[in-house]
Amino acid sequence: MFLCLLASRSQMKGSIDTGCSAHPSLNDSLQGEIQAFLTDEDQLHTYDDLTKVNPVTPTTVLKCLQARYSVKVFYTHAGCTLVALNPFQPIPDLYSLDVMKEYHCAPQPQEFKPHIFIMAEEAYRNVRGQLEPVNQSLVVSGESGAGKTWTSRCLMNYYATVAASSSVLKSQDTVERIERRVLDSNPIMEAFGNACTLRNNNSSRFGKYIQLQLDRCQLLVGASVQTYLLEKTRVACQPASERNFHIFYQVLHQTQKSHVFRFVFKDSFVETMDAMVHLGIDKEKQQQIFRILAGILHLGNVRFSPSTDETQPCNLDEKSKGNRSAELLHVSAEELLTCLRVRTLKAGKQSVLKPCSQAECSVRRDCLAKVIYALIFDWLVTFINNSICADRSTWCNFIGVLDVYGFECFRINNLEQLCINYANEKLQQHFVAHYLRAQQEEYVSEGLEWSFVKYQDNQSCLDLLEGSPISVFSLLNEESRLNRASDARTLKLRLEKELCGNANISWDRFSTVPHFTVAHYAGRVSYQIEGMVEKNKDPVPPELISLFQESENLLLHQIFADKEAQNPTTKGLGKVTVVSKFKNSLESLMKILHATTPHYTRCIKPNPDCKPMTFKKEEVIMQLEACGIVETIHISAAGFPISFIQRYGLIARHSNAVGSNGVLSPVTLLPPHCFCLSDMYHSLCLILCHMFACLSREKHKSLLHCGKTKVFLTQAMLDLLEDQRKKILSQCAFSIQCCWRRYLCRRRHARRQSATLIQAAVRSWLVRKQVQRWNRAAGVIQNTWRKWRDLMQSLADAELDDAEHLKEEDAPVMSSLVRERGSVQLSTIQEPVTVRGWPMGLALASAPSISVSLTATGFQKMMSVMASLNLPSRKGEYKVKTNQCTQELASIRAQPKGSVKLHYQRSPLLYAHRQPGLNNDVTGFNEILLEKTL
Ligand SMILES: Nc1ncnc2c1ncn2[C@@H]1O[C@H](COP(=O)(O)OP(=O)(O)OP(=O)(O)O)[C@@H](O)[C@H]1O
Repeated sequence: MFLCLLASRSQMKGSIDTGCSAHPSLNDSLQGEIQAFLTDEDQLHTYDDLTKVNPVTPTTVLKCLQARYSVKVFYTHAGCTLVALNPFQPIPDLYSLDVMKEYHCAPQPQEFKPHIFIMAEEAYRNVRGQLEPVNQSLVVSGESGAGKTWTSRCLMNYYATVAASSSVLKSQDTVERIERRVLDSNPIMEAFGNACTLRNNNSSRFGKYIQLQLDRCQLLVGASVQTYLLEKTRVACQPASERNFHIFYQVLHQTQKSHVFRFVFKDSFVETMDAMVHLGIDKEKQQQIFRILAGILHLGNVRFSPSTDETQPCNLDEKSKGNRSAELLHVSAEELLTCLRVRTLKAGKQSVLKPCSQAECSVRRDCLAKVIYALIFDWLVTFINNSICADRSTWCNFIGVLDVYGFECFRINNLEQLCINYANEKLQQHFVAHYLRAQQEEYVSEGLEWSFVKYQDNQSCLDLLEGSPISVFSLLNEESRLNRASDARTLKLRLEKELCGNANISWDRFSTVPHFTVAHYAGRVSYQIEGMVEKNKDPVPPELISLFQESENLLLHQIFADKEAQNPTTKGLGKVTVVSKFKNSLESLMKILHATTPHYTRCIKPNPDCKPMTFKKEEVIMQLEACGIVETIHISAAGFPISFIQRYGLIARHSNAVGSNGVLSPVTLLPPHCFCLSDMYHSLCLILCHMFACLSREKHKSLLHCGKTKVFLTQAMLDLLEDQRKKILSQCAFSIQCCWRRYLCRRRHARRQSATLIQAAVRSWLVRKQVQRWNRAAGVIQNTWRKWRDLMQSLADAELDDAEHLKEEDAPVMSSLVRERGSVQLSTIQEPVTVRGWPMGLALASAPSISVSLTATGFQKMMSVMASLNLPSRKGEYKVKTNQCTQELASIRAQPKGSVKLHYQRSPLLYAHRQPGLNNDVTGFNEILLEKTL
């Protein structure tokens, strides 16, 4: 179920009036309403949206716009479109950074004063806001001088500010920020593609579609530019009081040359140069470009005079001798002049040289100038694209800004105007198809009682221009593809014959000049046929292409080589003409527009003289009518296909939120029989209406209509629903925030508990490991100690049994045996021995019979004594002092004859129960305590 906005009653009435102006009584009442509306003049400027004007007529709309213009308000909504009036003077703070931020940060920018930034922001949010992001297009239209280029620049500035990506800034010195580079493409393209015309001092002589590429975070990461049909004829010839492309004047002003060039009659050269530097066009390339431009200017001064001998080429005009064009273009002067004056005809494998007439020479010269300039322009566009275009993998969406030349109608119009007006027809058709027709057809198919608003459908005009099989373009192309000299009269006859049945084309029977008049949506334009076919062929003499492929100017060499590669010489029906190329490029543009969500801005030129703050009603009304603003307002074309249930179903679901108003829950209101989907929708709509208790039943009916599958709402109803929806959404947001905070709190708590648990587990594991290690170590120590003690015991026993015998018979043998087994090293007086951990008694016993000296020292000695006495090692409780021990031992059981002093610091009685060893005579320390002397 979809939602559409319904035009208010008065607007519908207005539409009926426009459609039935013949009805006198209706007309009278409408006039009355118009008068009533206009009497309140002070209020007219307050209408921010022209859909609120009542009644909607060209007069009321015009008056409102005029009132707003007089109080310096230049933007006004007109349903889905934005009307932008050109102030023709800078307005302070209208486009400042603060204003941009204000619109960008506003929760509802639509509630702010109408501005081009609302359009920009809406498109920007649309990309973000969709479930499936949709590319956007901002179509800026209007006639020449209406402010399209200005508006496009504002849009680009806006995106370069709000979507600026600081991450792209890799190094400020080497890599210029992408936003800066995107903006710098403007001065270059304006210098090479804009010119001063009678209608606009800075008129774009080409169309452009700029694609601003956004990454996943909606940041500007690149851009690409597509250009359409540069008006290259301007290089060689400009209409009276108009100028050549700006760049020629910029270069001339800079070089301060006093030459007078025929092609041109002071400008921001520094800005262009800076932009070139920022985009990476180095000094060498710049020099090459400027030399070529100078070469084109000098080429324009080459003039020819007819030769007296027809078989000889034309002569050069006196003033043209010494012309520097060949030198500047880096080609041979002789060859250049030959190519300009002599045509090479191919007859099989033979080449025939044919001198050209004076007129043909001039055409060839102009043709060369045009082709060189057009190729330089194309090269620049490609260079800019290479410099600003992001890698395809880095961007996912784009916002396109379309700025095409406005509708043109001059005294003499030719192929350029035909193409430009054709492009405007195409854009108008896109608008008509997208809003005016689609919207109303939808109302009818939904079964609404809708009085169809008449709008100007330009399909028949487009059929005339581009239709198949017979149309202006098809006949023009046929004529251009025939291998014969073009004849304006022949083409005129063919057009008359083939298209006489079409109401959009006509001929002035009294005119002597071959022409045809087309009734465009914006007005009738008469086109001169003379020269049209030749322009459509756009021939470039192959001799000139070959010559410039040999140019020593590297840039010229490159662009002519590329041209050959792009344009293989196709003949006959396949031949590419200007019209066929333009038609193809427009078709691809239309495909892009159809695949994107469009946003229309209609620029209006308030006066033809570009005077500041001057509002000419006739001028404005023509433009309003031409672009169908009044019809757009009538249809109130803000038809946005959103799901009604999806958008407003939540109001019904969150009945509690509304229940506080004392209104019944929707569930109870829902009739039991509504099983059918459409019935259910119907009921739901009524429920929603009931929720707004302030509305009476009758009022519901006027505010809301239910179609077969769609709901149509008036603005008032929509506002109510939107308000309610906003309230509920903010309540939901609050609940979500609470839940989220609660969740965060719980998660933090759970994490802390888990961390404590893990810490405890790790600590206990570490302690267990440590204890196990200690246990193992204790076991090893115990085992070793036990083994050592047993060994000592067994040694002592063995020594006791054998000591006597050994002493008498083989003491030295025993001594060495003991030494071996017990690691005791004894020595005679002459050879002191060291005792390690050996019972002193045993040590003494194993000493030689003559005096023995224990030479163990310090700690070891003390330990030996303690071990032999079986004393426990208690630090600080006693001190063992072994002073001398020179005696003859008969047995270890014998009382030591030397002296062993134990100085107890605590009571020796503590150790009274201690036995120095088993089966020995020493019964306690008390005995040892007695200092014995020999
Ligand atoms: N919003 C604006 N504020 C101030 N001046 C403006 C504004 N819009 C346009 N202008 C002025 O109007 C002039 C013409 O505008 P602009 O060049 O944008 O017209 P255009 O529609 O692009 O014309 P063309 O189709 O010939 O290129 C600008 O040079 C500028 O001086």
